Amino acid sequence: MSKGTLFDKVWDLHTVKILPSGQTQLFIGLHLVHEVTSPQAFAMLRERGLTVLFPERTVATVDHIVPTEDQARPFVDDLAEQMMEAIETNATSNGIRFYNIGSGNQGIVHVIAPEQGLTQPGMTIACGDSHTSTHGAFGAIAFGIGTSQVRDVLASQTLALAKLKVRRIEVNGTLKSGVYAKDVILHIIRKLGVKGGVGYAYEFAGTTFEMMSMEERMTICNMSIEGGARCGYINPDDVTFEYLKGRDFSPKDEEWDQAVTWWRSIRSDEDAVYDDVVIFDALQIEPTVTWGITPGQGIGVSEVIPVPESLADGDQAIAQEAYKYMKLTPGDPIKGTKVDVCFIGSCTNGRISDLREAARIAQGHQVAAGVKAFVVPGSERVKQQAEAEGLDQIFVNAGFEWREAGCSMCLAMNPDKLQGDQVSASSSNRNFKGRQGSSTGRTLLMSPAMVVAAAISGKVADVRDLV
Ligand SMILES: CC(C)[C@H](C(=O)O)[C@@H](O)C(=O)O
Ligand code: SF4
Repeated sequence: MSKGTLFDKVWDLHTVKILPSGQTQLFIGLHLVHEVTSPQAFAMLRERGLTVLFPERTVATVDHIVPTEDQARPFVDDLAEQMMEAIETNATSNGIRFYNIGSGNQGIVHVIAPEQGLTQPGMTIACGDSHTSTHGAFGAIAFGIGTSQVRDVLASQTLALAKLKVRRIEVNGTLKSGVYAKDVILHIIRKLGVKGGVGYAYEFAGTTFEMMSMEERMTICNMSIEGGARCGYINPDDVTFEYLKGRDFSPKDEEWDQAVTWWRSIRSDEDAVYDDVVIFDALQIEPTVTWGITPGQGIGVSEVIPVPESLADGDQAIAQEAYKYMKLTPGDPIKGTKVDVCFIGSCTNGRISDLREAARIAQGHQVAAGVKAFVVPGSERVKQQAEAEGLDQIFVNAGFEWREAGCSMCLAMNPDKLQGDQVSASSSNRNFKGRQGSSTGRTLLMSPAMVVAAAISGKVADVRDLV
């Protein structure tokens, strides 16, 4: 085993060959497929008379276009219905495992693969979806690919890629109460910028991440791509192995022991050399809220919307664009900003621990008059688990709607959309212009706990004042 970072070790182990271009032909251990980026890829495969090389390494589900209320077929939206039909046909005719609605296993692709134990340390994982970086929480090298690359992986199980540099992002210390993994990653992106990670894989290390659960680690790695890094990862440890033990696709019996030994060996070595190292202190991190139109435009909940003079030259133009689009005034506190819609869900924060924490805070409170608040579990399994624990009742009693699993208003490719210039408090990962289904809709990103605080208050509030 070569010395170095986990990234180097996993990359080297999956290298088929170095191509004349200098790129690496990399073997992909697991290919995840969803309905939005796959139809064209399958069509290109058919045009060339090719078949799927490793159907057993390919897993498909539906998430983006899935309605979270009325799921009767055919869907009201023709385009969504066509995407459903395409993936159903493509999966069946190619012998690909497919988790359809109602299977008990359907959900957001980045939620279902970890929960079933498909995602494992030391793997290479690709999916036609930028938030594939999520799976790096397990010590996998996992990244999003474009549609023509989806075709390449279907046909050859390999990709031609340039190797990335590695930046170690260390955060040390215990997070203050009311501060969550979401705040940590929003803080990192605020400090390093949305393009800061271009050309890098992010290795998240330090005691703060070591103390996190796997679900919190997934929240961190999920948003690596929002910081410009193609992938992010955390070295696998006992927390990882504990999470994976007994899951559907996890190794069993003697194979389990062998796997753990191997997983330990791929951790970055103590003396690994990094292209860059950045260090943060957990105590400096506050509950964070975005005020602008990129995930890097975040501030602590007790701060004011930055005035132009306080910003670096390179951040001025996008800040001006953000003030205008968001209809917010520099110098005003973000706390107190009125919200219309509150959304809890997505591959960033739609897992069971997110819903437990949100329900804990919602219990005994009521959603403010005039606010629409809804909870969308990340998968059918998350939904079932939440219902078994009575979380759905807590939400409903507090005035939240309880929905079926999917991406929902994270991207609003389904019927869940903002209207006009409504403001959402959202536990998702992108606040781009028009992201949530209305070309003038405005998104404030925050942790699920902070979304509950906003729902109850009708405006941006500090969750620490509620609990
Ligand atoms: C639809 C898909 C291609 C897209 C992505 O790649 O991330 C979506 O999941 C998103 O979050 O914007
Ligand atoms: S939940 Fe949002 S970020 Fe995640 S895959 Fe779906 S649309 Fe993309």
